[in-house]
Amino acid sequence: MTTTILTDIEGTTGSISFVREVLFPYARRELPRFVRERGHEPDVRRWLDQVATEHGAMCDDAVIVEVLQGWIDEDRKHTALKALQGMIWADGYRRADFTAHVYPDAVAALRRWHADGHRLAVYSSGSVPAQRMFFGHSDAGDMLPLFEAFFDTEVGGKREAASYARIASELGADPGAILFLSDVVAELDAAREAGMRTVLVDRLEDYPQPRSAAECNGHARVDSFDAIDP
Ligand SMILES: CSCCC(=O)C(=O)COP(=O)(O)O
Ligand SMILES: [Mg+2]
Repeated sequence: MTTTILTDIEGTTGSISFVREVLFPYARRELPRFVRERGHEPDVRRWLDQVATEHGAMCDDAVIVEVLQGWIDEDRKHTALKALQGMIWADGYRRADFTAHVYPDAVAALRRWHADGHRLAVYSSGSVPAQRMFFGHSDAGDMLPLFEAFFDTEVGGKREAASYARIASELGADPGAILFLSDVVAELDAAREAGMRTVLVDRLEDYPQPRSAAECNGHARVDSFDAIDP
């Protein structure tokens, strides 16, 4: 039977430490230059203006940069921040400043599932362009051809069941034929509420204390993609 496998990125296919220790500091450092050089471009300005409005005041770019750097430090999953981070990381990937970390077991399983005819899609708080750069410039090379669709928080928050119902509808799949993989139980709860199958990916590198049965809240738990049977 063909399954659609919908996967999260950070903490599931790739390590949290790569995101927090490489990507976030890179975006924080490059943000002032990026806003200075590209802040006039409509696709950039749109997000900067949204941040200014939400900050509650007419503010200049220096303040917007400070607000965004604060959000990076707090790991805010804000759509405007994620869109801007994605544009900054794109420069880093193109200049080969880094490649994206993907766990070897995830690389092997995604390739195997694709070869077996399963459909693969991504749902992450990272913007769709950031997701495409991530898998297009991974440690294992270009993984983009494996995936047929990418979703970010423009479809809705990852802890809301309605987002998963929307994704199922856009994929033209019954929710029961979709398997969602994530490291965050609240995301799995929302996907299950929408009718999807779920697996908690509990990476020991990211979560040294394995989640207890109570913490798993009824979701199947694995510590590697090797243990997932789609
Ligand atoms: C591929 S984007 C980099 C990761 C990121 O910014 C992020 O917020 C990832 O969150 P996820 O939903 O994949 O856990
Ligand atoms: Mg995650």
